[in-house]
Amino acid sequence: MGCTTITFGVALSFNPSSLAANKPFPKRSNVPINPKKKTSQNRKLKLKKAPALSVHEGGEATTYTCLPPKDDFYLPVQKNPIAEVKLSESNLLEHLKNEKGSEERLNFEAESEEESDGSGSSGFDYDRFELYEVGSDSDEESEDYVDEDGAIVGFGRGEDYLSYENFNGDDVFDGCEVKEKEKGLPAVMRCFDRAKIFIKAGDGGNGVVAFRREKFVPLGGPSGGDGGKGGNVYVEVDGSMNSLLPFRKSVHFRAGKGGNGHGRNMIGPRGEDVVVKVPPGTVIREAVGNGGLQGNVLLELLHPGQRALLLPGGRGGRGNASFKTGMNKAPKIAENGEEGHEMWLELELKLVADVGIVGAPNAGKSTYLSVISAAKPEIANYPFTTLLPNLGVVSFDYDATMVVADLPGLLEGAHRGFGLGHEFLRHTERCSVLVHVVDGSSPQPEYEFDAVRLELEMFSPELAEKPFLVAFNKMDLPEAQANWISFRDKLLSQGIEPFCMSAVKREGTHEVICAAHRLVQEVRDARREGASAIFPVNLNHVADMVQKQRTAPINEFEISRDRTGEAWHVTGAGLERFIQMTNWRYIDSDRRFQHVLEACGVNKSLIKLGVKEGDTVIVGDVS
Ligand SMILES: Nc1nc2c(ncn2[C@@H]2O[C@H](COP(=O)(O)OP(=O)(O)OP(=O)(O)O)[C@@H](O)[C@H]2O)c(=O)[nH]1
Ligand SMILES: [Mg+2]
Repeated sequence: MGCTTITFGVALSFNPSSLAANKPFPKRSNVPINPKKKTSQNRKLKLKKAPALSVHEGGEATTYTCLPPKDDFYLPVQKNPIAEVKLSESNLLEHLKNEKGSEERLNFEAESEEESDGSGSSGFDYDRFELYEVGSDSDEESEDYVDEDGAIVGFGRGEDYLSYENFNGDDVFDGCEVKEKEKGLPAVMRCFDRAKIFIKAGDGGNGVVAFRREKFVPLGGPSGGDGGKGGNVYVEVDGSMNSLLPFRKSVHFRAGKGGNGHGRNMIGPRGEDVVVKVPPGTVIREAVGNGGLQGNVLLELLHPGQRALLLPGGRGGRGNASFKTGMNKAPKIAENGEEGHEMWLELELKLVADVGIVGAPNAGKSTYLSVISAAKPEIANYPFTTLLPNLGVVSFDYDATMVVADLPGLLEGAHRGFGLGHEFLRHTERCSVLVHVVDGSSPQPEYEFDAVRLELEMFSPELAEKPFLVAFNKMDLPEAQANWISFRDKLLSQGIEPFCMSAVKREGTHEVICAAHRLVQEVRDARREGASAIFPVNLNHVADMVQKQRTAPINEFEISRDRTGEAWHVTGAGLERFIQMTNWRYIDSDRRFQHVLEACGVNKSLIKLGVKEGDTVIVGDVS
């Protein structure tokens, strides 16, 4: 008895705790949806003398004078610092059986942000200050107060609505990519190991314009605070998950927007982070459309608890206090918050198992798994009982365990789409060892063995080169006993020493799994030597890449002319970001924009290219 060891070529991870099969479906929990509060803000200009806006009668005469932009000023009070979207595990087989009522059985929890009504905490000391409120909770109508010269000196009580887009439970659709070949398969099979999701980092909050007005402090200067940073998007490995099925119902993950800045140099609150939970063994790629192409691998997450920052939130816009210079001591300018980056991702789950059980349909693979582990896979006397891989943990001693995956049956021609195809075989890519179960009672076990080996080779030569054992099953049946000698001789002639066993009678099964364990140990030892190469040190490289794109210099741009020859287009990441963050409501913004065009050489380049007076120049979305 023995086995053939060919090469060890695959890196894998061992994670028994995360892979307990057959857990019951937890009940679906309701997804809290953030109510969007929108209060109409009726900003009529009234040509009347500005009233003294003292909140407390007899308070010290302190006045804030400012011209707030319409969308500024709200005060979200954050209760939870991080909104976690927990996608808990699902029992796939049970789900498959109950496909119709599956919605009820999928568990999906989203502790998304509880939107605050921002009650009361405007941050002003009413004993000392008077003027308009920042983010008041009041529902009073908003008013601008205008002085005798027609200049707006104050902004009445008003509540700006919180336009806060966080994870939205309504954004639900079947996010699985449907390949043509897979269309005949039940949705649960298509979706358990592949998903496509959308992630968006939170936008930064806007900066504001405000001026300090306080008794005995003449010309208090600008005091508009910066906007808060947008929330980040993280991805984290959840050891209790074993499929990507929860992403079938929840596709969009959006981090919270940073709060707007406030007067008295107060910075807006930070946007809420979002954590996308994935099972161990998830590969994350950039989505590249529907051409069947695969995007670049961004991350490979193998171990429970691993966490990577995918998208950093947008920067908060600067308030007018940040624009104060020696030349301009009372700047009337503030920036918009930076928009958060967004992208579509493809997730693929590759099971993290040490041993993969392969073989033809009905060979007894599931029976064998049920004998060597506590797993209870479905067993029946017809082909394709197993539609999705089953996992089981085999324990030898207190410290020696390994994870075994029972895979769906493989038919000759699987690579052409017969049977279930062989899509699921990619789950064996991380297995160190394969156990090939052969139905000894079939008319020609040798032929069945060769056909399955050929399919493995057709799927991936690497897979065919993995160390494997052959287990000739059903030895309790006379047909198998009759076939055994010729089968063994044939394999011995190929240098393979097969095992024989009866899974039903539990005879010979222990020898097979012990031999598999020895092979797994050899692979683990070999891998330990090169362990440092397996785990990448920096998991945040996607965020670093996004950050690098954001900091593209403003003087790197291209100028092109459209076909009619009338319009000039200026494109450049740095310049476009600058325009997006420019708040055109303020007069000083125009001046700054012109100054930047001059300073970064856009004007010079346009003149060089022959721009004439009256020509249209389009920079970003500004014309
Ligand atoms: N007599 C006998 N029957 C067995 C043995 N092992 C499995 N069987 C039977 O073979 C049939 C198929 O067993 P499964 O374990 O479902 O086979 P499978 O390879 O998982 O099949 P698929 O999932 O359909 O690919 C069942 O009726 C089992 O009871 C064995 O050692 N002896
Ligand atoms: Mg089976």
